[in-house]
Amino acid sequence: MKIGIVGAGQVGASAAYAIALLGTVREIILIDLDPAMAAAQAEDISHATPFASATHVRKGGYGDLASAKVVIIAAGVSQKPGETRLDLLARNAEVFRAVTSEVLTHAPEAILLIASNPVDIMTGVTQRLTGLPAHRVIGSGTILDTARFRVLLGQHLNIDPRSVHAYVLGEHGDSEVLSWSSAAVGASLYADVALANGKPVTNAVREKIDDGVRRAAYRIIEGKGATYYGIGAGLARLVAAIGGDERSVHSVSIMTPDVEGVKDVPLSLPRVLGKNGVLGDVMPEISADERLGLRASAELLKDTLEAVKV
Ligand SMILES: NC(=O)C1=CN([C@@H]2O[C@H](COP(=O)(O)OP(=O)(O)OC[C@H]3O[C@@H](n4cnc5c(N)ncnc54)[C@H](O)[C@@H]3O)[C@@H](O)[C@H]2O)C=CC1
Ligand SMILES: CC(=O)C(=O)O
Repeated sequence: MKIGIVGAGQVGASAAYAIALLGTVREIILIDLDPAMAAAQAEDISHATPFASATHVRKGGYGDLASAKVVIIAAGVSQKPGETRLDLLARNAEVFRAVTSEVLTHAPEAILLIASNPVDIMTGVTQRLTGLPAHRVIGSGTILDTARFRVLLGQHLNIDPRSVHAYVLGEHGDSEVLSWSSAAVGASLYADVALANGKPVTNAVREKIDDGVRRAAYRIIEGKGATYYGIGAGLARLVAAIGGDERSVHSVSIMTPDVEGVKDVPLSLPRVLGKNGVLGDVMPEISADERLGLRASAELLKDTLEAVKV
């Protein structure tokens, strides 16, 4: 399988590195406005492959995307002084208009994986710009927040985070909803296992973990300027799920017809991923408070998307 990555900065390159190490694809094409950057990233990552896989990584142009099954878009535009978030969104939308048109000209069947922030809005904008069916325009959404939640829940009980089944729903951002009520370890409710192990989920535990998830990006960006390893690995996981037609469940963002009464909104719910993209949702039973939080998150995203002119 061939895939493309548009935007070979820290996120795009980390995704390429993780995908190359997993060895789930045959070829990765890196595209960037700065071709020297794309070439350097491809050369560097290709030197890791003899230790792990036969994946071929190279710099390319849009013409090289022919027959690509998945294209990740991680191209980023920075805010200029005095610019509002919505101004930035409008500029990003214009970048995405050009990028998606090029991608679909050369790889009309590709599934688009959006990573650029604000990822839910960029997912909605991409779907609007391309007119593709929602199941083929997939934002990384809360995969990273869900991973952060599982790491901290696992640490609290000293359990492998891969055996913790818990999801962050809604926005990839401040209004996200950590679903404590549906969190599980193996097939048991997390709260029950925690109580039985003498580590109950007290308000203090809940607040600490909530902060650890919700504020992670702010802390990491303050410490090192950007986050990229977590999302890089997450994008590699999504590519493997699509490429392998896995039908595995991931909290990704797509335009969703109805979420708690809010219509046509891009946000994350646990969804089944396979070779055609999103195949369906597996919405957990969540508490009344979590439902209210999800509705508020959906309303915020809906209002923001409606304000973007494309
Ligand atoms: N979804 C998630 O969970 C996460 C998303 N992000 C987002 O990913 C995006 C990228 O972040 P970084 O890689 O750290 O930024 P970066 O600045 O390192 O890389 C962005 C790259 O995009 C390229 N670019 C800009 N306009 C382009 C265009 N029209 N065509 C092709 N390439 C273009 C730039 O030349 C640059 O190399 C940001 O929006 C960031 O907020 C970052 C971390 C997590
Ligand atoms: C930057 C970002 O979106 C994150 O690390 O969650």
